[in-house]
Amino acid sequence: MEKIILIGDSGHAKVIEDCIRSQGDNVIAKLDDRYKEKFYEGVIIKGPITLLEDLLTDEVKIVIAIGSNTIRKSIVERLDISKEKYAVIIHSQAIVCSSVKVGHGSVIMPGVVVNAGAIIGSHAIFNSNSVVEHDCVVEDFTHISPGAILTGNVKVGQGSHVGAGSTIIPGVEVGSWTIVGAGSTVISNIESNVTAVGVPAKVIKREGL
Ligand SMILES: CC(=O)SCCNC(=O)CCNC(=O)[C@H](O)C(C)(C)COP(=O)(O)OP(=O)(O)OC[C@H]1O[C@@H](n2cnc3c(N)ncnc32)[C@H](O)[C@@H]1OP(=O)(O)O
Repeated sequence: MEKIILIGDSGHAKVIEDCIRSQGDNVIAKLDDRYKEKFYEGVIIKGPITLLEDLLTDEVKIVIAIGSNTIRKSIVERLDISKEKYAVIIHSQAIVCSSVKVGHGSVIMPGVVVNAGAIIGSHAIFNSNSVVEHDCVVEDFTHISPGAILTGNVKVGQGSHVGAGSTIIPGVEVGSWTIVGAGSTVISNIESNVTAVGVPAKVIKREGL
């Protein structure tokens, strides 16, 4: 049984805690800078992120349980901890093909399917019931929202957010730090640092995440 510290204590952290329990592991602390001092909620330690210095023993691992891709990245940079200290979380009711590589710190939620040959980066979120088909590449700090479908050979670049219920057709590439709006259908490549929405998806903003 692994002991895990979550950085972040929001709704997203609650879902990750449930994924961790489903793996038979335990959350021992939830650290968040909105807390000014250490306290206990049941057996779970809560407090500011600086508590990590005392809590990070050899047998403990961490997950950044924060939905914002940019904030997740900035916390990983701020903590500057070796990548092996980040746990990989896969809900017991997710289906992840045995050939799939999942990067450290990534979280795969209930109902997700990740198919053969997919490559999953670090600190990525695969939200409930999303589908990542064969040979997709999903880079670090991405968020594939609930019900989104990446069909075969899709690439999603670092930091991009694919909105709930959207679909990306085979072979299409989404750049880095781009947002695909909820319910969109992406039928051609989308550049980096933009927001694209609609069916078919069109760029509506150029600053991205
Ligand atoms: C467990 C969880 O909850 S995980 C969270 C998952 N979250 C999501 O899936 C949210 C995805 N976010 C969205 O879809 C958002 O609407 C965004 C990011 C695409 C756009 O948000 P904003 O930048 O605030 O854009 P804004 O709301 O100002 O809309 C700009 C225009 O785009 C349109 N638009 C916004 N989102 C969409 C969309 N998903 N599909 C179609 N059109 C859209 C708006 O109607 C508006 O059009 P108008 O200029 O003609 O009035």
